[in-house]
Amino acid sequence: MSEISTLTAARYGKDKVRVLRVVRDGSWHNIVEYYVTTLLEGDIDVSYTAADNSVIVATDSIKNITYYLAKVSPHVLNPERFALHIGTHILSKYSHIHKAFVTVQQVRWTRIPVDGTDAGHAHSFFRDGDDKRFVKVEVDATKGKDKLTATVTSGITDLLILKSSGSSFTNFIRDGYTTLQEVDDRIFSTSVDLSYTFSTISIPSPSDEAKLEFVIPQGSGGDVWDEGVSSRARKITLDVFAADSSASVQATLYKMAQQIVTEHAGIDSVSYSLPNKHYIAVDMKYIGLDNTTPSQAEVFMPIETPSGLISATVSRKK
Ligand SMILES: O=c1[nH]c(=O)c2[nH]c(=O)[nH]c2[nH]1
Repeated sequence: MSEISTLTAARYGKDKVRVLRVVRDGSWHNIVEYYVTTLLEGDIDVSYTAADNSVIVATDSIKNITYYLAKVSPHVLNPERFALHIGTHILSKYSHIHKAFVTVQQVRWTRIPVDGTDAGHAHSFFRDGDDKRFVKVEVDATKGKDKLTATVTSGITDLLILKSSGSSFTNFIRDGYTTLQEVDDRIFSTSVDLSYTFSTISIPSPSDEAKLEFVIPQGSGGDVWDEGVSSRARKITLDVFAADSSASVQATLYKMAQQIVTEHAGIDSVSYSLPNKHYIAVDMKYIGLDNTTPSQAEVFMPIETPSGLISATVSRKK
């Protein structure tokens, strides 16, 4: 059998390690809750082809490394830096592992507002949205353990939005397949998937035993991985969506992406994937009511499937 087939790709690791970390500053607490996925590539072929487990860092150990770094990493509150720390830690510890792919998905915990203060409660939080922040890093040691490079893609998923006016859709191709009416006012709803990619960075290998000394060079793009970028990208998405007189999902998407690239010098490209979640005005002629003339349409049927699916990437010109 080995003459006709060969192993051409192999990657393994632990998926969806859930962790909540509390960082205490006296009575003032910060929390993060993550789902962490860590997948590895390297000289691991024999584990598949020769049943040789001696090259396997057990996925259970990968889970334990995740919890260890959640406890000791100074980077734990920032998902980009935490993901990079996991990747660099594993690559510097295991000489036969050459690439680490780490995904950190962060669910929302926001401080409960307290009357009379701006900062909110010291240790009480609420879930103020189902959208998640995510980070995907690929740490690459194929050029040597002292020459690590990393690509970082961050973004938002599952941000559900709807506007009940300020959206039209006209002037599209009309032919024998067309049943859709042109409309100058309609509901526009979508669940935003947004990702943005930073310029590739190089990372000096950590030198201390616990691998905590982990420096991202200034000006490498790392300086833009603060809360600011993520919350600004979310705010731009919401603001453009609300304010735009939308000619189509495509046209609104483009404006959102352009604004993120324009505002953030460290971001190379921005991608959106936007399902067009359709709401159909219920025909109420059966009871003598007009609910289909656009200005009279008030009762709508949400349609789960099918939906349009509009995606695009907007990149900085080189
Ligand atoms: O904004 C839209 N873009 C489309 O491509 C499309 N197609 C469609 O049927 N409705 C819409 N709406």
